[in-house]
Amino acid sequence: MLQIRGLKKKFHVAGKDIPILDIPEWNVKAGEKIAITGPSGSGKSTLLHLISGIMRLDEGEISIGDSRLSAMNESGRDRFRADQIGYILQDFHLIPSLTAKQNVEIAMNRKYSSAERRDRVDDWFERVGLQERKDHKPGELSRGQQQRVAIIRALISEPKLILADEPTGSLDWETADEIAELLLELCRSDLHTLLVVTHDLRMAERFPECLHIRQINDVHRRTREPGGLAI
Ligand SMILES: Nc1ncnc2c1ncn2[C@@H]1O[C@H](COP(=O)(O)OP(=O)(O)OP(=O)(O)O)[C@@H](O)[C@H]1O
Repeated sequence: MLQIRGLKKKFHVAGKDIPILDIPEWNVKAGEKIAITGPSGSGKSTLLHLISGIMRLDEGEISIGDSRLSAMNESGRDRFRADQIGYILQDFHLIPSLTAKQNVEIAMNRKYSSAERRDRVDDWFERVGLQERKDHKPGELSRGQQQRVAIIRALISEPKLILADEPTGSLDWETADEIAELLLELCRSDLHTLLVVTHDLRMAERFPECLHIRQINDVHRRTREPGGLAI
């Protein structure tokens, strides 16, 4: 589902090139759930930005399904992301003037008829336990509820690839546990491939696989063994 070959990314800061990522090869099969961990500044968010096409790589190739993201221009990558990728961020990025339902509706794929849209929205708010909160604005919701809305927004059009950047980073640990469980439950089908950047080792431990970025040329995939991921 996701193939990365010879990926290199550097940033140009104060007249100097600073290499951030160097990943010779990384393959993710359809349906895999992988936590991406590593120290602050190791390039975890940059990797998600590259996979989502928000950022362009310097060298190498990224393919998602049959599409070569690295060969697309910016507007092609934007369209691809809107159609094929669900993106969940730490700070929800909900529009404050819209209700929870409207925040979801504006992000929905246009392939759905208006009746399908209504049914899907109702169904998803019920699945995440927010049926009574659909008409509330983000400011009237708790942070955990706002993240549930952001999760619906990312998943409602059924993207095959779901990326989440610190989805529990701004939540208390109890709410973080609930959100981690919800996300894995909603994505449990083999149709969903889920990559989650997290500092939260409790969250990482829930995943069968982990990509640990220790530093630019020290990137390893780990499989969970009895006793944890041994990060
Ligand atoms: N647009 C940019 N311009 C210059 N440097 C950048 C830019 N974006 C990120 N960086 C630098 O690239 C490095 C990797 O950043 P990134 O946000 O990917 O790390 P991270 O592993 O996600 O960190 P954290 O866990 O703290 O969120 C950092 O040193 C950061 O300062």
